Amino acid sequence: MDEQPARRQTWSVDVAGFALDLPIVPITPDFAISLMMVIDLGVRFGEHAGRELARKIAPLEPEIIVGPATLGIPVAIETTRSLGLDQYVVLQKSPKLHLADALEQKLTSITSKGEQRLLLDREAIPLVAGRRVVVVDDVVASGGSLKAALDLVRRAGGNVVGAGVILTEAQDWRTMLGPDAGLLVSLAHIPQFAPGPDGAWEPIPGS
Ligand SMILES: Nc1ncnc2[nH]cnc12
Repeated sequence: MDEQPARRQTWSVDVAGFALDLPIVPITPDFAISLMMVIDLGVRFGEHAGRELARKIAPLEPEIIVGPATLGIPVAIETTRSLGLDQYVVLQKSPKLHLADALEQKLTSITSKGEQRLLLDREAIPLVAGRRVVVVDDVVASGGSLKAALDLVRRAGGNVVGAGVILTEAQDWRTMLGPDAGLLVSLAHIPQFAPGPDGAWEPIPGS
């Protein structure tokens, strides 16, 4: 019984004035991320993040906010509320009964296994078609989810004027988004992690 349990490591990040200590969670033995579960951080954080994102995107004069399920939903709600808008559009991941005929976009994600897709309810198309759209999400890492969301909104005739996330994570999203990376605003950045010489997680340089 002389083995110590591995000490739980955290990463501190200042999200536009709101301090978070995120748990560092291994994905493989050599790779970890600091996990931000926005739905576990309380309504004050959600409200803060929505207000700060709204402040950054307001100059783009968005007419509608779009958020991919699952964790983009609270971000879309709070950003919409803070902008003084009412309606927002959710891009679903699983085919709800009423979405049998939805517009569909395939994607791959690092935090969820297998091939996924985003779905836009055809009933929601008039909310984005010909309108100034900002897509929001909790975190952009690979960029797969955000890219699929941007593509889907454009296929529905939306004019994507911006994208906003609470956190950018590492740099892979830059390649995935290409020129659309220039549309992105964020409140803070987190690196990714690899084991250091003593076995503790250390930020991967340049990430
Ligand atoms: N660090 C992170 N926290 C929450 N969701 C994520 N998706 C990708 N990276 C993430």
